Formats: sequence, structure tokens, C-alpha cells
Amino acid sequence: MLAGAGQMGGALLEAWLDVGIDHRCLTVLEPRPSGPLVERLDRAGIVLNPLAGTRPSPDVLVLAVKPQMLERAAPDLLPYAQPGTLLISVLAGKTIADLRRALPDVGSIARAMPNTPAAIRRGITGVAVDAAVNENQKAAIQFLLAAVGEVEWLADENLIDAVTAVSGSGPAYVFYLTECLAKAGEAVGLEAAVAMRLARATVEGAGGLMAARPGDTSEMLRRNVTSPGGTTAAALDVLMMDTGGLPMLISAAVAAAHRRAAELSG
Ligand SMILES: NC(=O)C1=CN([C@@H]2O[C@H](COP(=O)(O)OP(=O)(O)OC[C@H]3O[C@@H](n4cnc5c(N)ncnc54)[C@H](O)[C@@H]3O)[C@@H](O)[C@H]2O)C=CC1
Ligand SMILES: O=C(O)[C@@H]1CCC=N1
Repeated sequence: MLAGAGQMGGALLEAWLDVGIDHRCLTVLEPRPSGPLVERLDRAGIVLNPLAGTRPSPDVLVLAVKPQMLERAAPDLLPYAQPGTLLISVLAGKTIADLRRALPDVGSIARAMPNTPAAIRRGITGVAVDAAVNENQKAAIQFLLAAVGEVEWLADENLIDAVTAVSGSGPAYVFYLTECLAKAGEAVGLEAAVAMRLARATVEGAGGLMAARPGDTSEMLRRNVTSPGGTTAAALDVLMMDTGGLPMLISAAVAAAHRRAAELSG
């Protein structure tokens, strides 16, 4: 069962359908389903918003509502979060203790932090579990998360906030980099549409090259672009500045996301 089929829940659902998870095993709770979602679920034969009491509590409940919605959503979820149920939460910041407080009857809890490339099965998910999660449930978690990409098991639940700050939010950093690169292209004379095509293809191509060359470090790939005394070196001199350069900016951004995750707990 999936509760919350927005950006992240929808991406997970799409990937699960892609890997052929049986539609009879899936039920979706979503108070504001979009037209395309209703159509998608209908086509796949997946039950949306069953009447209260008509569905048993599921083996697995994947929770993908906004962290701020947890308290409000909990009463509707209580019948589905029972002792036989494994809760997999993707909520940023909400700890296992927070989830246990909201859904006290649930059997066991996993905190997972995926990212939106899950929609094309190119995501990466960090996951940590409480002591009540058994081996069968660990296998189920691995199966559901591997359907959307790579899986990193974490020994310490606290590290989920760090995963959130790096890979959970990370796609947005890369998309913003694309926007900045396009804007900078305009500043050196390109038409907006051309600059965006160049920036977008560059980010896609660089990502594709990394994916195609898993044995090459990102540093090696960077060095391959950088001729001594050339144009890339001139740009990297700016990006690598100790003060105001990219390391400082990215560290500050990741630290801000990490702090925000902690603020969302409770
Ligand atoms: N968007 C992202 O890149 C990522 C998001 N997350 C986490 O995923 C969760 C959802 O985020 P988004 O998908 O971006 O938000 P969203 O707003 O797109 O989706 C949340 C969905 O939950 C639904 N919802 C609200 N109350 C509900 C209830 N009582 N029962 C069932 N569904 C209910 C809303 O109608 C909405 O469709 C958040 O907790 C976020 O921290 C985690 C990793 C990445
Ligand atoms: O922005 C957020 O809070 C969520 C968590 C990771 C990505 N999006």
C-alpha cells in the first residue's frame, strides 16, 4: 500500500509498475489524485482510496506524504499500520521515534530516502531500519527500493538526514546548476533557448558519461576535459576558489538541508 502519490510516491509507483509488481498487491491512498494518476491506476487495475474497512492492513505501507502532514494523515492510516505491517517512510526529517508516536501499533519501521530519478529507475535510496525489522522484511525493502535504483543500507538512522541533504535533495542542485549554466551562456551572448539546450545536453551528457564509465572517477572525467592553460582550467580556477568557490557553496547548501531535516523532526 502506498499513502501519498505525489512527486515521490508517484515516482516509486511508476517504477514498481515498470518492474512488474502485481497490481493486485498495490493499493493507493491519495486524497487529491491528479487526472493522470487516476487514469494510470485505472489502466493498471490498482485500487485507489478503498472504503474504510474494506482492505486488510497491508504487509508493507509506504508513506510518502509531506513531513508536515504526518500528524494530520495518521488517523486515516491507523487501520493500515498494524502489528503485521512494515512501515517504509520516505518523509524527510521524521525519525523512527516520530513515526512510532504517530502510528503506535505498526509492527516495524524503515526510514528510506529516495530521490526523483526513481521515476526512471535511476534513483539512489539510503535506508535504515529499527530493530523490529526481520530478515524477510529486509528482503522486501531491498526489493522495493532496488526497483527504483541503487540502495545504500545505513547502520545509523541519523545518517538518513545526511543522505537527504546529498542525494535526496541533490537532483535539485543539478537542475539548478543547469539553469545557472544556461543563464551564464546568455550572458556571453547566446540566445536563451540555445543556451538552455547546450546546458541541458551538457548535464545529461556528463551524467551519461559517468554512468557509462563506472571505473573512471569523477575527478578523472573532469581532468579529461581540462587542458593545461585552457578554457576549462580558467573556469575551474573560479569554481575551486577557497573563498566563495563551489566547495564552500555546496558545503553550505548541504549543511542547510541537513539542518532543515533536523528541524522537520518531532
Ligand atoms: N520530492 C522529492 O524529491 C523527495 C521527497 N521525499 C519525501 O517524500 C514525501 C512526499 O514529497 P513529495 O512527493 O515531493 O510531495 P507531494 O506534495 O508531491 O506529495 C505528497 C502527496 O501526499 C498526499 N497526501 C496528503 N495527505 C494524505 C493522506 N492523509 N493520505 C495519503 N496521501 C496524502 C498529497 O495529496 C500529495 O499528493 C515528503 O515527505 C518528502 O520529504 C523524499 C525524497 C525525495
Ligand atoms: O525538499 C524536501 O524536503 C524533500 C526531501 C528530499 C527532497 N525533497
